Amino acid sequence: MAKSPTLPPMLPVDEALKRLLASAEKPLPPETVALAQAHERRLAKDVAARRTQPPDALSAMDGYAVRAADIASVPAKLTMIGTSSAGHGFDGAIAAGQAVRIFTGARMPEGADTVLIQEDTEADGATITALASEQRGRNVRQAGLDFLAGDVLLKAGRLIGPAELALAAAMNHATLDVVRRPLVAILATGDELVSPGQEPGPDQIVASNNFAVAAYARQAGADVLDLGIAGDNFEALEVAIRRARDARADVLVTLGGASVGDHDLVQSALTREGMELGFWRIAMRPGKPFMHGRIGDMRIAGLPGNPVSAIVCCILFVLPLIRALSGDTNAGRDPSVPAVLGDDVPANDMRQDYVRARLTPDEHGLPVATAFKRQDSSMLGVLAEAQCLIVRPANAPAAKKGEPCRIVPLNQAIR
Ligand SMILES: Nc1nc2c(c(=O)[nH]1)N[C@H]1C(S)=C(S)[C@@H](COP(=O)(O)OP(=O)(O)OC[C@H]3O[C@@H](n4cnc5c(N)ncnc54)[C@H](O)[C@@H]3O)O[C@H]1N2
Ligand code: MOO
Repeated sequence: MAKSPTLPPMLPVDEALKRLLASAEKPLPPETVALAQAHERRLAKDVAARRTQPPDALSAMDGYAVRAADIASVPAKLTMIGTSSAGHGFDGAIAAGQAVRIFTGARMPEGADTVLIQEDTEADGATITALASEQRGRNVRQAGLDFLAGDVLLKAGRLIGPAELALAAAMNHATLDVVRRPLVAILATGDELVSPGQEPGPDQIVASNNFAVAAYARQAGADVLDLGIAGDNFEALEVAIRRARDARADVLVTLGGASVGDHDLVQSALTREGMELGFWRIAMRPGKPFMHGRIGDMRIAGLPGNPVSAIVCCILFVLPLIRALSGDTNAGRDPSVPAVLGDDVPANDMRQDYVRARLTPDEHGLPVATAFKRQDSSMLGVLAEAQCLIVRPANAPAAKKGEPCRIVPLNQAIR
């Protein structure tokens, strides 16, 4: 006879996310890496400039360093007394009626306050004729224009992209303290599963959603430990759970066996291995059987087996968890953005729906989300076609084509 366990009430999605992120209240510890290796990592500490940039007033153009007062009425003849180029400044000072040949990035000589671009001059040996007046300070980058020594330009938690790398280099940092990457162990479960490329026997299918979860986790900045496939028996599950624990995984993601069937042993196996259950069952569709707990420092995300359910739960729960552990101070942000409905939608029940949909621009370029007719949570073909999930809040009333809605974009930058 089927078991009939007392089921816990379904948690609202927001509440579940809040409780999940409470298990990652502090980012993982820092590590020091060479600057180039910090790409796509998050800063563990604020980064202050070790120098002022530019260190001196520099020319922004090729031309002549002059005193603006000397070229107030033109044409004006000036005597060139030297040259200043980037890396080789002119160490003298200019007096009234004098100029210094100067190039972009070169230090301004003492006494000069303005750069006249060479297009506005005529040169004849050591004499130059200024053909245009210039506002005082024109074409000069003052010392500290970009930043001053001690300025904190990159804060803890900041994701290091190309611009941040360049800025850290300019601030003269050869290494950065970044948050350690979370190690995410991924375990597919089910007697019916074989790996891609194998010949499925009778009653078997090919394991798929573990590949999506691994790819998402890597995109979010985690290292992945692939634990393969465990059959629906305690021994296989416990061996895999211990492997994750021995590898000091920060997160163990299990796939399948999360529901109420006789072969859904994942939660029991985790409990036997010491898991403290956080919560189980969410008021969402797909993804109802999502479960969270922890074994010591290892957070557990138990995803449903249905491929679309697993991927939706990965996007909504596993990625924020990875971001929080990686030091993202905004890990729990709402991933949804506004759009309009491309079709009428019916009233919703108590489960928040994530409806696979196509996106097309309306006549103003705004996104219109049109749900696919087939929404079964086993259908990866539809998911791969979908560009977004329409979020239908619990108990939402029916809505008409053209009404506003919220969507979670798919296949976009996720960090
Ligand atoms: N009586 C009830 N039955 C079910 C309920 C319920 O509340 N009462 N919930 C349903 C919901 S909702 C979901 S979602 C599924 C998920 O259940 P499980 O997490 O236990 O998933 P499995 O039964 O292990 O697998 C479901 C489905 O997905 C396939 N699968 C599993 N792992 C993979 C994988 N790695 N790659 C590809 N496909 C996978 C598996 O073969 C099954 O077809 O339960 C409902 N049932
Ligand atoms: O929640 Mo299940 O994830 O509806 O298919």
